[in-house]
Amino acid sequence: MEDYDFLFKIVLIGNAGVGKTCLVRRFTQGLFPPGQGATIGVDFMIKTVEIKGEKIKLQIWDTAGQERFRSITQSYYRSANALILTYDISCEESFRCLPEWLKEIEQYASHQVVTVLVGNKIDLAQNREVSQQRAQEFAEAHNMFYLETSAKESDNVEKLFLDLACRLISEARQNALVNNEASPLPGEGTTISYLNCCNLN
Ligand SMILES: Nc1nc2c(ncn2[C@@H]2O[C@H](COP(=O)(O)OP(=O)(O)OP(=O)(O)O)[C@@H](O)[C@H]2O)c(=O)[nH]1
Repeated sequence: MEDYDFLFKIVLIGNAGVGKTCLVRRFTQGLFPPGQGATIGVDFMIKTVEIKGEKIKLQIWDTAGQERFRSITQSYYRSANALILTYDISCEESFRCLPEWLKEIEQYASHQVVTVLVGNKIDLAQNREVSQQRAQEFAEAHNMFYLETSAKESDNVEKLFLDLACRLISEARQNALVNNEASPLPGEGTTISYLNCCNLN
């Protein structure tokens, strides 16, 4: 018997230094690591969360942003349920590279993947180079959810992962319905209001 109701694989991608590892460590360990070095290849963490009485196991894959690891990291896209495409709001260059990342997603990820665009480091508001409006428009144009975070100050980090988990539960239920209308679903019979827990726009 499994010890969870849902298992989802979430992969973080984006330029080197935008804060992917810090977001993962803030969420999984509740800390902001001092002097965080660059990720080599891919790192992996697990966190189980409980949402409305159901256990959701999140497998979180933190990929290296450096170009030289691209062929390794690409192989992790295919089985991802969700991608967190991260840029740094204080670094225009990390935002300008987003179209390249979208090409990678199109090429290597499943068509059903849920993608969230995350602008990290909002604690550096005085150095902001990418406006919220510009990022929001970019996200909408490419069918992504959008959120700004600070791994350092812990702003919106829980929300990012928990809203994503809610969204994935909702998608999983819908897919199960489409694939087999007659089969029982996990939690069937209980009414779950996703609107209450899913606030990603
Ligand atoms: N001010 C601020 N700094 C941050 C934040 N998140 C990460 N950093 C810093 O940004 C730098 C890079 O963070 P990482 O988490 O290693 O970035 P990464 O995207 O995982 O980088 P790669 O592993 O090279 O792809 C580190 O010096 C962090 O301390 C944040 O929310 N605010």
